[in-house]
Amino acid sequence: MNSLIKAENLSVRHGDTVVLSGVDFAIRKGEIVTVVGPNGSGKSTLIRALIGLEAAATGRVTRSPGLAIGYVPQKLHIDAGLPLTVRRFLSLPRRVCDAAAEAALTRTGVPGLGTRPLARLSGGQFQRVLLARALLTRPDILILDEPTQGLDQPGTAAFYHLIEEVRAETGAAVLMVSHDLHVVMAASDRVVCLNGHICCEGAPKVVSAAPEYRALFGLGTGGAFALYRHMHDHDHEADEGHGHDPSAPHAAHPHPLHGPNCTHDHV
Ligand SMILES: Nc1ncnc2c1ncn2[C@@H]1O[C@H](COP(=O)(O)OP(=O)(O)OP(=O)(O)O)[C@@H](O)[C@H]1O
Repeated sequence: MNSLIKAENLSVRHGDTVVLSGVDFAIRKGEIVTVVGPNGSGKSTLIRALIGLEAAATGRVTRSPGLAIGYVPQKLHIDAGLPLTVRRFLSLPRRVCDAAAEAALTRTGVPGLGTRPLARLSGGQFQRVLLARALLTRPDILILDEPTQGLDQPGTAAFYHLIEEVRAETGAAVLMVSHDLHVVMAASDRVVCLNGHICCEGAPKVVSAAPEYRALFGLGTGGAFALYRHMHDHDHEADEGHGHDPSAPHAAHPHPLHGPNCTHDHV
């Protein structure tokens, strides 16, 4: 199977309500795919169904055998009284060594946060810690449901750059849900526009021009999109390992989190 995850004619119900119907979707190694759509259009439901957290009412979802998924959910409520440090959280559910934990925090822009209580982080710090934890699973695919919530604008842009770097370095696929339309268009290989079913899908340029997309989102982000698209149109061959060809070999790039020597393990 070439796809890491594939949905065929997928429908999902919540009670009597059909939330998703007739969805055909596939993601392959190294692709960055973003799902966009209005509130309540079924984006999180699709993500959860692809992971296996929601049952299909009809159709089916297939995941490649042994697939490692790094999942950052849309919501994760942490009890304010929970005595859990960032460092311990990074070792859930699978224990990681101190060096790998710190490397992951550094990679996601929050070095040195290990001793902080998880419940006391800012929204942006928390999102970065969630990403660090997802990266520590050495995922074949990162699945991020609105990962930039709580991040300011520079933080959001930096986050998407980081995602692209991770993809280039590890070859992991990335499936995201996002409302940051203009940045999404720059950062994705493919965009899926959802509204209970797939309205349109394809390369960002194609989707942004599609009447179905424009009917949902209008042209309000057109100017910003044009700017980001321009910035993204340059040749990445010159960019030291940030090429966008998902089929390109990644072996020359060590996994960013495999480097540290795990000799001091305190958890
Ligand atoms: N556990 C649930 N039980 C019943 N209905 C649900 C449940 N989860 C979601 N829904 C409903 O399913 C629909 C799709 O929800 P979903 O969270 O997938 O939308 P979304 O596109 O991710 O929205 P948002 O952009 O607001 O996060 C909504 O109408 C929502 O109210």
